[in-house]
Amino acid sequence: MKSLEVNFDGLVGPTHNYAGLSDGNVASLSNAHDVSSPKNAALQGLKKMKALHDMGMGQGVLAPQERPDIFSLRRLGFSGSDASVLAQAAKTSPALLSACCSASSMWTANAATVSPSSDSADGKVHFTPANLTNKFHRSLEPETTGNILKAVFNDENVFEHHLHLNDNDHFGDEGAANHTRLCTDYDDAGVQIFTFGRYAFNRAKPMPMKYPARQTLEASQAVARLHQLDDNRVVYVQQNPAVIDQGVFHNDVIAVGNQNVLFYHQQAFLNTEQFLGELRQKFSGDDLHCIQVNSDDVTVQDAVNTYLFNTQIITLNDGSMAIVAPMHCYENERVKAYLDNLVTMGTPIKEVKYFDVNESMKNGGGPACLRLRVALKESELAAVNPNCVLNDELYGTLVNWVEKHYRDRLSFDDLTDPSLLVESRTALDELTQILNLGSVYRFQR
Ligand SMILES: NCCC[C@H](NC(=O)CCC(=O)O)C(=O)O
Repeated sequence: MKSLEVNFDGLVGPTHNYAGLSDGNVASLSNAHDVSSPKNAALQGLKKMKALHDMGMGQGVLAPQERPDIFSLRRLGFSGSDASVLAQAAKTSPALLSACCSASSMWTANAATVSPSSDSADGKVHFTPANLTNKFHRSLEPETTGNILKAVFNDENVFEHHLHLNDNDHFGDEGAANHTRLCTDYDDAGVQIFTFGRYAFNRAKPMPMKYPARQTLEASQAVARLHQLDDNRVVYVQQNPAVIDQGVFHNDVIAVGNQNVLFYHQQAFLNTEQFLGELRQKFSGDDLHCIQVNSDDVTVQDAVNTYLFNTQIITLNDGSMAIVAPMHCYENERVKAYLDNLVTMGTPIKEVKYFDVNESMKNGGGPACLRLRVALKESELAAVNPNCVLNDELYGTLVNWVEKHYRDRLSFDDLTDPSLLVESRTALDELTQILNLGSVYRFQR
């Protein structure tokens, strides 16, 4: 095999909880303050990684972040011992404490935008961490994300790491969740599709009315420039503002692509025909499958509730494709019927595999949110930190690590418990040794 796509899944962190932090994300708001299970969440994620590895897919692991984020709480004026910082924050602003405890870095589709070497003028694999400015709890992620990416892709001859874009809503960037790459083989030059929710400097253009558009066109253009992409192989398309207002906070809630397949909902984009025309013109192969799901078959609401499009489309070793879907798709009669039919339609997608990632789904993260795709040539894969590439042994080690350090249940009151901070740091310190990351966390520096 010359090249492959490796999914780097985020390990769910020890403070995984439901805090209702994401306005515009229906699941996050409706499950606010439920009791979570960090242990089950992490094990569900690991099971998905192991299953994909067992199917012969390249599978990597990205470490979670340091939470509670004591550094941010101190930056915002809380002082004294760590225990006192937590207690003051809980008393003054429970919402702020929750935000500083979110395990949201688990959704590594939002960690960064990645461009493979075959698309970039300098022949390197480019990474730009997403600044995630639109949500305070997520804006705490980019610096550590950058540290972790540099520790995983740690060869400067092969990998180019950029600083995240300026921390301002004008350059709001949500990473790979609004970015899809289509290609023939993974190491052929591809077409990169950047999806955005609004224009930063022109408020006369269409934008959602009810919920925020997290990504701007200008942010997407900046990433394309940094990654040295060829304009002839880049397509920018605006998300339909009406679906953002129905809970499609990232484009990967309503569209997903892999190789020569784009799978999307009829209402996903603004000016769909113009977009598809440009895509067909820029995609050089003649075998492009644009699979449109019509509203008559699956409504936007069903798509948002089941995450039909937040699925992973993967290419199996025999060249056929499979869809990795959450159980919610299986349990919804209309969506299940659609998927049953899809695999008979003569497209490259021949199979659906269902996974229980419910702990993540309850915060609005399906199978696709949990992974960052990195298309690599064999020589580039050889330059990746080998301790972060999943094999049977690493899977066993990580399962034991979770069993040893994670709590079965977590509620808001537990976030103020200073021993949760100690447990979390102990776990992460051990993890950096398992994954050979060095000192990526502030508490280690
Ligand atoms: N790609 C999926 C991202 C989901 C994520 N949810 C959250 O952060 C919810 C956290 C909470 O409400 O506790 C988000 O909206 O960015």
